Amino acid sequence: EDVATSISGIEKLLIVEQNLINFLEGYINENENKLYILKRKLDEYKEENAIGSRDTEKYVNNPLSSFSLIRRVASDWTDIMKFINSAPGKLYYSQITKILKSPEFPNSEDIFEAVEGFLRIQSTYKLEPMEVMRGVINGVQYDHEMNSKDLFELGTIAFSQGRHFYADEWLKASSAKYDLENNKNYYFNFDKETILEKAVENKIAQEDFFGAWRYVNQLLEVNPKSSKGLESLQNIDDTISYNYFNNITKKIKFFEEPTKPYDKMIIEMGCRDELTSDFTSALFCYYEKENHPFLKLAPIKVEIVNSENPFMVIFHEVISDKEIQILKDLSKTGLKRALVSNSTLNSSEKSNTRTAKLVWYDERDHKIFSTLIQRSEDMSGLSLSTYDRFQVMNYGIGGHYSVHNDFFGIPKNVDGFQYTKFQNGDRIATMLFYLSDVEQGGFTIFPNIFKAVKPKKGTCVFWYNLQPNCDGLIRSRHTACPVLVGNKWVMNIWIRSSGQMFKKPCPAGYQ
Ligand SMILES: O=C(O)CCC(=O)C(=O)O
Ligand SMILES: [Fe+2]
Repeated sequence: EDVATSISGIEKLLIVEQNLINFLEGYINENENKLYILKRKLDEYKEENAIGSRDTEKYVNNPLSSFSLIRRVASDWTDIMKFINSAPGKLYYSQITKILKSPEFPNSEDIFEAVEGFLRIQSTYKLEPMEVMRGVINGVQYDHEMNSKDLFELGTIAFSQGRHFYADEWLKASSAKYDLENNKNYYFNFDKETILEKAVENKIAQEDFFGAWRYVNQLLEVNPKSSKGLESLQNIDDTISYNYFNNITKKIKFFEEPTKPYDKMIIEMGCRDELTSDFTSALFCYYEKENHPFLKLAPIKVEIVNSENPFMVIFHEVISDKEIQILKDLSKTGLKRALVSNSTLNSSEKSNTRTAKLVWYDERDHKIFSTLIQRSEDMSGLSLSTYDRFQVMNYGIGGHYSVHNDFFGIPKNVDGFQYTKFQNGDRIATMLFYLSDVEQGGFTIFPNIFKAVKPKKGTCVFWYNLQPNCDGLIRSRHTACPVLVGNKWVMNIWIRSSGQMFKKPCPAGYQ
């Protein structure tokens, strides 16, 4: 069930693992008991046999001991064999099997998604695998380190995706970590040779034969008979000399991180907090008291982020910790993998451009939502008579949402009126509530206006998605940066244009 795409899902895995541990322990206890009984029988037989062997004549002449000998050999051993063949811990075995087959058990797709998330944070935040290996994330030391198998898995999946540059970094880190572990961990079918073989394969795929050569030498140092090593050595020798003789050695590529398009660079700079000092120093704040009489008593702290095109503000302390807790508790059971609409197929589908889990609510689900509607109207000055339902969302490892616009871009018919299927109009404005702080990462970036917003529990970002004539405002495009460390929760309210008839009517140009 897509465990990796939300922290809430990953939390549940700890419980799953606890059950597995308990069952394995039960299995081991029963099997230990079997060996314990066999050991006792063994000692008993050894002792009796030793007595008999010491004075054979005396032993066999005595009817008591000779009878015992006959009985022991004739009947006990059938029982012993039966006992050896028994399979203790069967119940535990079947319980473990049941968990492995249950839907909440992660599968290879989940590992894949977790790796994807990891590679995303590596690329966005320029993580150094050699540092991550020691538990350092973006310069901050954490008390958990990755083991060589974790690092190997990252390298292997990056390799299978053709992302050789990243694969090499993880495999290098895996190899270094393996040496540091000094056989502390027990791995099934995994050792230094496994890592180096993959590293060779990756370098060859990258056509970096000199790099491959270096790994092959390490591989042959670990195991001089490695068939993979010897075979690759031959291939590399042939290729390098072929290239040499054909004078194309200089064409061998230099292996750098792939370059990124400008838009992506801006976004990633924003994610790393490299935009804020340059672009948001001009912001200023005021107290909103105009929109509703209530606000005259409890003014809202407003920070202007962008004065127009799109108009964008941050409302501070507009949802309390208590309210946030209600929303999170409500959501724990309902979270489902977020989908992205595919306009060509006219459907929604799972996509790695949006890795999170979400759930929708309206006023009927809990009384808190009526309160929030009233408050949102007071804050925005817009009517929530038309809005999409409340969308509560939780991100997972590397969870992100690629750059997008929130509006639909409703096509107009010949009269200039909107299609009836968009009765409520388009998404004129977004209210994005942060329901958590995020320890590292998870900013919301607006690349066209060079703005980066850092999540802060209790605040709400408000912006327009439409131009005054209700056409989409492309400049409002934005992205949710991958979460680096932490548990990011947000809530979206999309206000629709139809309800603004008396508040903010679309001007004449629209009709
Ligand atoms: O989580 C964020 O920072 C932005 C989310 C977003 O843009 C969306 O859900 O449409
Ligand atoms: Fe959005």
